[in-house]
Amino acid sequence: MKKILIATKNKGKVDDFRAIFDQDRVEIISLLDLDSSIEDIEETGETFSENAILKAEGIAEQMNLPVLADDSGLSIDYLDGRPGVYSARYAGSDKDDQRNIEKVLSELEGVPLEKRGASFICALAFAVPGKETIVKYGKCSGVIVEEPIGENGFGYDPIFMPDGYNLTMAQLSPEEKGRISHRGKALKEMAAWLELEGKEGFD
Ligand SMILES: O=c1[nH]c(=O)c2ncn([C@@H]3O[C@H](COP(=O)(O)OP(=O)(O)OP(=O)(O)O)[C@@H](O)[C@H]3O)c2[nH]1
Ligand SMILES: [Mg+2]
Repeated sequence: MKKILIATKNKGKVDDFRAIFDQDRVEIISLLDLDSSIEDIEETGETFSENAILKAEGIAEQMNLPVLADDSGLSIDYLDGRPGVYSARYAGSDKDDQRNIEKVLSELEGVPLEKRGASFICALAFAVPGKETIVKYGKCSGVIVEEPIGENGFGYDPIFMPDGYNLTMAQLSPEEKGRISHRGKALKEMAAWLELEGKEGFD
């Protein structure tokens, strides 16, 4: 079985990736499965792609293995694109999903639905030691609802309703989220590129 290392410590992302890949063919491992001697990579970039490259190359170099890294976030129209690259730590350095949601909802209080447009964005970087890193993107557009609904997913999923749905992302099954999400789309692009280039792919 193929193994893919994802340079993340976010369990929600790992579960998303597991739902997207065929689990009989690909084993997903993440930094949560490795020992803690791996140095944390600081996300000092100003864009999703800069941070995704930093994480993928930083871990690929330390491990001497091909690595995928995802840098992602929520861009809200009414907030001029915030929280953006700061999505994980929007309400403080402890990366508390609940507090992040509360902060967004309070900033959007009284804002009507037609002005609550938002998109999840994902930059996915694939780094192979000694080779040029590849980056692919995915976007999923929708609206921010007024109250959190649903138990699945992570982050802002309970307040994000994707276009064409009457359910929040947290009410979708992991497989359905994988089909429409920013992460699922970026991964599909990456898989197609690797196939096209005849590279050793991951599915
Ligand atoms: O509701 C959500 N559904 C998603 O599908 C999703 N994807 C990203 N996000 C938000 O954006 C941050 C990423 O920041 P991020 O890329 O730096 O990752 P992270 O710091 O959580 O983990 P790591 O991968 O860096 O270890 C996350 O924490 C979330 O707040 C999402 N929220
Ligand atoms: Mg991060």
